[in-house]
Amino acid sequence: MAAPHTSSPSGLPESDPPALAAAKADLRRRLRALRAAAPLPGAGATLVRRMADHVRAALPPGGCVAAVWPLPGEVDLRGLCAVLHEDGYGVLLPRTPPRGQPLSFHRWCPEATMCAGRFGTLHPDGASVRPDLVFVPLLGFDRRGFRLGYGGGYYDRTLAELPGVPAIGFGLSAQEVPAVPVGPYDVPLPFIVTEREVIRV
Ligand SMILES: Nc1nc2c(c(=O)[nH]1)N(C=O)[C@@H](CNc1ccc(C(=O)N[C@@H](CCC(=O)O)C(=O)O)cc1)CN2
Ligand SMILES: Nc1ncnc2c1ncn2[C@@H]1O[C@H](COP(=O)(O)OP(=O)(O)OP(=O)(O)O)[C@@H](O)[C@H]1O
Repeated sequence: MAAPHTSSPSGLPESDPPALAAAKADLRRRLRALRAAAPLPGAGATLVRRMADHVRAALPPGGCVAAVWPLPGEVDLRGLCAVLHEDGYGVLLPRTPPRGQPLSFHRWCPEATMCAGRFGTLHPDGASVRPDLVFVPLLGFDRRGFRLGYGGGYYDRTLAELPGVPAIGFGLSAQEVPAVPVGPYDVPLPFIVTEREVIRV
């Protein structure tokens, strides 16, 4: 892990200050426990339908949409990947690099061979493709558009390299909190889709 006070070329510290990192870790633990305790029947399928509607309204077929292959406990987006592929969209999934680097996105199709990656992730083989729209997984979120993930800082780094590409958070409404603790690299998302609503920030 980088020393807390090491500086990056931008002048910002390379990692969150210890108190902020601890607050995020504590909230992550609570949100994981909450997610495991209260699965909402049908909520995942409703969320996936809303996400597909969002893509159809935002992007013509042929555009490339970055989704994620599910990790245990998460909403399963495999149905979304299949439906978008059938509609003629390019479906991309992230490959997880070593910590500190941005994600790369690779084209998926139903016949794709999935390769095992870091932290139990699976990704398709092949060249990296720039997405036209990125769905961002949320462990927690608030109404200001701030999010909490698994703590790799992967999406913050990835979105920083994709200026102008629409980023849409997705999660279940039960994952909403009053205020996610934020640091200098946390950029709010303009849209968050849940099974209940689309939050426009
Ligand atoms: N489905 C899915 N794919 C994704 C993400 C995600 O949130 N969901 N990612 C979003 O960035 C990236 C993978 N990021 C990850 C970063 C850290 C851990 C991780 O640390 N997992 C272990 C250890 C946690 C710990 O530190 O205690 C774990 O979950 O037990 C997992 C994934 C790319 N792919
Ligand atoms: N663009 C960036 N450049 C340098 N460091 C960053 C950047 N984005 C995030 N970080 C650092 O990475 C660490 C993890 O970030 P954070 O806790 O926000 O992860 P997360 O958003 O929960 O994870 P993920 O994006 O992988 O789902 C923090 O110390 C944060 O300061």
